[in-house]
Amino acid sequence: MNLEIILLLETVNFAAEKHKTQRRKDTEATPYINHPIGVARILSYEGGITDITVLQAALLHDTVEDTDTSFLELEAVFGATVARIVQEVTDDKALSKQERKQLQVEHAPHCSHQAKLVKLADKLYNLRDLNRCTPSGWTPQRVQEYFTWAAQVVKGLRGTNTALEEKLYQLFKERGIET
Ligand SMILES: Nc1nc2c(ncn2[C@@H]2O[C@H](COP(=O)(O)OP(=O)(O)O)[C@@H](OP(=O)(O)OP(=O)(O)O)[C@H]2O)c(=O)[nH]1
Ligand SMILES: [Mn+2]
Repeated sequence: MNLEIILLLETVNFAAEKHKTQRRKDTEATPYINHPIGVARILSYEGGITDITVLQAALLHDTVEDTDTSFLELEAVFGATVARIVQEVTDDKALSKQERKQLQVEHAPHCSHQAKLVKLADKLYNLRDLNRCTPSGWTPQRVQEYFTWAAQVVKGLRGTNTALEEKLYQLFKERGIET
């Protein structure tokens, strides 16, 4: 069998184990793992991405931020490139939420091409999810603020993947956000 298929299944299994107790914030409490799988699928099916390290990083992108996983563990199991991409898309939870959001806007243009791809797909998934259903406790204003902030981040990712960017800009347009 193709070694890349085996590697991808190892990766999705690792992510599923790590996120196994977590749920999304939607009213149906969707299993959290739906999100990293969906981000990897956006890259593959909609973005045309075949770079296995990018697809692996997408599957693992929230493991360090949201579970007990460390970068050293990712490096030992999946190698330095995958661990580095995940590191680039991981927020420092020691900082305030406001600082984290600001740093995403500032850092986006300086990320590697691979990390920019994961960031585009992460934002596209989350914005579609917000259109699908409002997370528990979120006001319409908070939803709109997330779109406005995401547009700032996505602006810094310009020139990374035409298909994904076009879909993102369409969502911003529908919200009346100038880009
Ligand atoms: N739209 C949506 N988002 C949900 C849901 N459940 C969990 N999330 C996660 O919440 C994050 C966005 O919510 P915020 O309030 O902005 O961020 P916070 O997690 O730092 O509090 C995203 O994290 P992230 O993937 O790390 O991305 P980022 O926005 O922090 O870059 C997203 O994956 C849901 O049902 N709908
Ligand atoms: Mn995410």
